[in-house]
Amino acid sequence: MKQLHKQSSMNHRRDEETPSTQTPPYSPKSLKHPKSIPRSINYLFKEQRLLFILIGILIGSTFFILQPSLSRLGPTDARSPIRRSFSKDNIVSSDVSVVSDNHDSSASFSSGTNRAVYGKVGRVPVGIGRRRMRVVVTGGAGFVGSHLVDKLIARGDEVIVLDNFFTGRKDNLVHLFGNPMFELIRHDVVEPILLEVDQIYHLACPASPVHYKYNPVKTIISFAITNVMGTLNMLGLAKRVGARFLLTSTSEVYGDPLQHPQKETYWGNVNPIGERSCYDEGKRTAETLAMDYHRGAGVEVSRFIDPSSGLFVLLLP
Ligand SMILES: O=C(O)[C@H]1O[C@H](OP(=O)(O)OP(=O)(O)OC[C@H]2O[C@@H](n3ccc(=O)[nH]c3=O)[C@H](O)[C@@H]2O)[C@H](O)[C@@H](O)[C@@H]1O
Repeated sequence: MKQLHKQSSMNHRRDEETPSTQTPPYSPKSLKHPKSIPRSINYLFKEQRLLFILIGILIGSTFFILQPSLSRLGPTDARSPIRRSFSKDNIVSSDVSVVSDNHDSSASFSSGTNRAVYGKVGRVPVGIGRRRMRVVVTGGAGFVGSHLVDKLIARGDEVIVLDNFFTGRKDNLVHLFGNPMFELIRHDVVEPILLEVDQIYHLACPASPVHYKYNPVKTIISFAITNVMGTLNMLGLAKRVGARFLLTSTSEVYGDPLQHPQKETYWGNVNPIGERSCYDEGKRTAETLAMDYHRGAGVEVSRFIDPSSGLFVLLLP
């Protein structure tokens, strides 16, 4: 027993004294040692590893070159005019065609000079296709809204329409009933709603105030409530879920403009007490709210106009 103990203590000391000639066990720290660089190069050259890596790169790039059709970005329908989802950089090149205020000419979210060429799509590497968006369109049963919904569905997005059918009609959307990418909710935007979405197109508005002459007070109240509460609710939702927000405004926010076309810096020539003021003021309030959310919540705003139709305010979170 004593003998054993002696031997083990001797061994212990020998371990301490004689420097080990064996390679130390693997430790991540050893990588930092300068000797590890030639060692890793050795590793690379051993067993033709480098050759295999190069062959792998060659196969990969050949696949990318030979499969351009797979790397196309865009909707399945090549005729679709929408090239991309709206983003800060490509908002002018995206071409969401909508029909204008006066319902007879086609307008788009793009500027005239940057209209997208139908069928032209961008290219991205294979496997990095455009992510399907979940989109809310308020007032989607209306004239402009229903056309927008069609385009979004054609783009491959999942669309939820919120509409209280104040002026909108189910007939405008009936062709989409049964489409799994489409959902219609009877909802008044003056009431809050929580939905997990990527984009919000806020179109709900009593757009044609035909009754304002007969009951102006009721009309302005309805305009004020929808434009204030409705826009506030939708902006709040955009902020909460980090969605991009688009507000359809109108060139009428300039009143009876003295400048044509109106520049971004122009503030308009507004009559706040005119017969149709309820409409203009409602939209002006909605724009004010959008800008307040921009200043207060740090969302980016793009403001662009197609003179033949409405004025669109885009908010990017
Ligand atoms: O160019 C414009 O100035 C207008 O264009 C479109 O309006 P539009 O499609 O022409 O009008 P409607 O066909 O009446 O569509 C409005 C939709 O909003 C809905 N709505 C209206 C009011 C309301 O409180 N809630 C609501 O969901 C209506 O039911 C309807 O479906 C936009 O929807 C308006 O926001 C925009 O102000």
